[in-house]
Amino acid sequence: MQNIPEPEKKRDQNNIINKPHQDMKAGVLLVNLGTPTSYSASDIRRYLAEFLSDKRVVELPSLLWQPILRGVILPFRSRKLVHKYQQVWMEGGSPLLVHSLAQAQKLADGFARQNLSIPVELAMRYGKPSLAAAIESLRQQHCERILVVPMYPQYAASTTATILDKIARIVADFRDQPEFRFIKRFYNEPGYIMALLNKIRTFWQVNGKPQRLLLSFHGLPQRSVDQGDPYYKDCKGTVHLLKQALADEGVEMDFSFQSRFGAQKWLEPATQETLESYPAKGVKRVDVICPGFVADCLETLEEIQLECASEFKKAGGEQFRYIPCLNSDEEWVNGLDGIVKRHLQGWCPELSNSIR
Ligand SMILES: C=CC1=C(C)c2cc3[nH]c(cc4nc(cc5[nH]c(cc1n2)c(C)c5CCC(=O)O)C(CCC(=O)O)=C4C)c(C)c3C=C
Ligand SMILES: [Fe+2]
Ligand SMILES: [Fe+2]
Repeated sequence: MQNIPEPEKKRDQNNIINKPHQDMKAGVLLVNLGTPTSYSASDIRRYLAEFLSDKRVVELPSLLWQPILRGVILPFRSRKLVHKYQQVWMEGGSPLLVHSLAQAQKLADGFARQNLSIPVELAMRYGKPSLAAAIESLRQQHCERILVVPMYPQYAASTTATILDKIARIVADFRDQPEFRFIKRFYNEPGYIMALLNKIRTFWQVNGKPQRLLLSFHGLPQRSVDQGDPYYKDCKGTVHLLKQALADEGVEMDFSFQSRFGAQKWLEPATQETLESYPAKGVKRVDVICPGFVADCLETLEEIQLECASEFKKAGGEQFRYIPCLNSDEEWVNGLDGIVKRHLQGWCPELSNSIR
């Protein structure tokens, strides 16, 4: 056997240990809910059929739910949603898709500026761009490691967990599977909270303060929480941090849950009822922000900015202002960059010097 000097032997051993680690390239997969490809009734129907057939979303036995879904919900709701989507549709498509694509692009641009060779892909849990296509694209870019980032700050089984379920089904067919990491939640991450604070404070600096700030989150059936879903606790965590940080602004804050769906009891208080109760209590100027959505979508632009604004005014409200989602704001993309890079630790050797 050749006589190798001790320091060189050590270096060789390190190389052997580090090599597989360095060879395995990492990629980032941002995932949001999904949205119709156009506001035609047939595209909305296709999207809703996939979304509302997910057993994580509607937890009823298929034999009971599918006839109701196919016979009643899809025909009526698809038609009802045409005008709603049409009102908020953007040049590049559905707002959820447009803003999510911009987030992915800006995150990737930031990595490129930092000389980090980390591909970023966007996928939707339902519809397009599909999870299967995005994972395939990362594999084509030689990523053997994939960090999955559900774009939901607060964990819920019906949003976050269903992404993991679907990915597991996709890679069940692969012989050579990538290595995965998943971000469970980021409801209390400084990068997220600071971006929200910046958004609210800047809005008030430009437009003045309201009498009340309402934080409206997407709702969930009460039963899901009773059965152990941590969503409500996560939402309260975000509320607590925002209230604490904004305490010296002198604006009272409430939180509520929007988008009730179906007959069962959902989390309370409901956003619409909360808003309608304000004028009688003397609260006539209100700002609403939706911290559970990082990208504007039908639920924020139509349900809150249009519908709730109109209901509030009908109930005697005078001024209703909607503060937009974080979308691709620079501060948020920087926050996301920090969250993502922290979760990539140990996967990309070039990252050790660039954590924000
Ligand atoms: C049982 C039904 C639903 C549950 C549970 C649910 C949870 C949930 N959803 C989001 C985020 C979004 N939901 C969006 C639209 C939407 N959600 C439901 C139903 C449930 N959501 C429906 C039927 C729809 C379609 C619109 C409607 O009919 O009102 C969207 C917007 C999509 C878009 O195209 O813009 C988002 C985003 C979260 C975060 C969540 C649980 C925490
Ligand atoms: Fe929803
Ligand atoms: Fe809704």
